Amino acid sequence: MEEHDGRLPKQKKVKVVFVLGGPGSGKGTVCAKIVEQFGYSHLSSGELLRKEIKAGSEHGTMIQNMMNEGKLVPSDITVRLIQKAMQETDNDKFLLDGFPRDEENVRTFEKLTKIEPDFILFLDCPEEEMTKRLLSRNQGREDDNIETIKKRFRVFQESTLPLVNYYASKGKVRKVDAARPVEAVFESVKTIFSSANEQGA
Ligand SMILES: Nc1ncnc2c1ncn2[C@@H]1O[C@H](COP(=O)(O)OP(=O)(O)OP(=O)(O)O)[C@@H](O)[C@H]1O
Ligand SMILES: Nc1ccn([C@@H]2O[C@H](COP(=O)(O)O)[C@@H](O)[C@H]2O)c(=O)n1
Ligand SMILES: [Mg+2]
Repeated sequence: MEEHDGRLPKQKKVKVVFVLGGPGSGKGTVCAKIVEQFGYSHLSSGELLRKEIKAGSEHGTMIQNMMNEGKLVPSDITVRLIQKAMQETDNDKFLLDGFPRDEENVRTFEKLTKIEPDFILFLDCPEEEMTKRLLSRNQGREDDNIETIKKRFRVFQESTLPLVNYYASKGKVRKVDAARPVEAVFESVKTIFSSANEQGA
């Protein structure tokens, strides 16, 4: 068994925060602000997968089909994209936005990177509010339609929330009420990251 030493293959010691929350809870919005204020690099797994589709890569069509159904892409593909992006980024602090989504994501990430997250930022938001946000997002995402949104909510409830509960039982979850205006959400997030900085996390 390999040692679990929190290093990528290039021997870079890194800090990772998983940013979780339902579809439309504001993960991308809040990550952009954390980047500005705390110097993390933001890697959205959904965004990395969408880039694969646009690039017409080997797995592009399969990824597109899974996304349009609100289903999860095989972990091996997602984790390798994240790992590559981390290795290409000259930073030692990463926000993994929308990752992990299920147990298989976690197992694959641990196996390939040997990294444990410092903590999990969890954006808690009711479905009604998330639906409203997604339907008015206007970013041209094919999965922002009501049928797919309902499927994405189901995957979140069945596969991602149990993970959040698991990490909570280990004292690793920092939960924020994400149903408030962006500025109020970010005030809470700032407190969490400032405290993590002080503790050297
Ligand atoms: N606190 C907030 N109050 C109101 N609107 C918000 C808030 N946070 C984000 N939004 C808006 O809601 C929409 C969804 O936000 P965002 O893209 O950040 O969510 P997400 O969690 O990354 O979604 P997904 O899981 O689909 O990628 C965007 O149009 C964004 O501007
Ligand atoms: N770990 C992940 C993350 C995302 N996906 C797929 O991408 C879709 C969009 O994700 P967003 O975070 O941008 O909302 C998601 O519905 C999945 O189809 C994934 O498979 N695995
Ligand atoms: Mg997003």
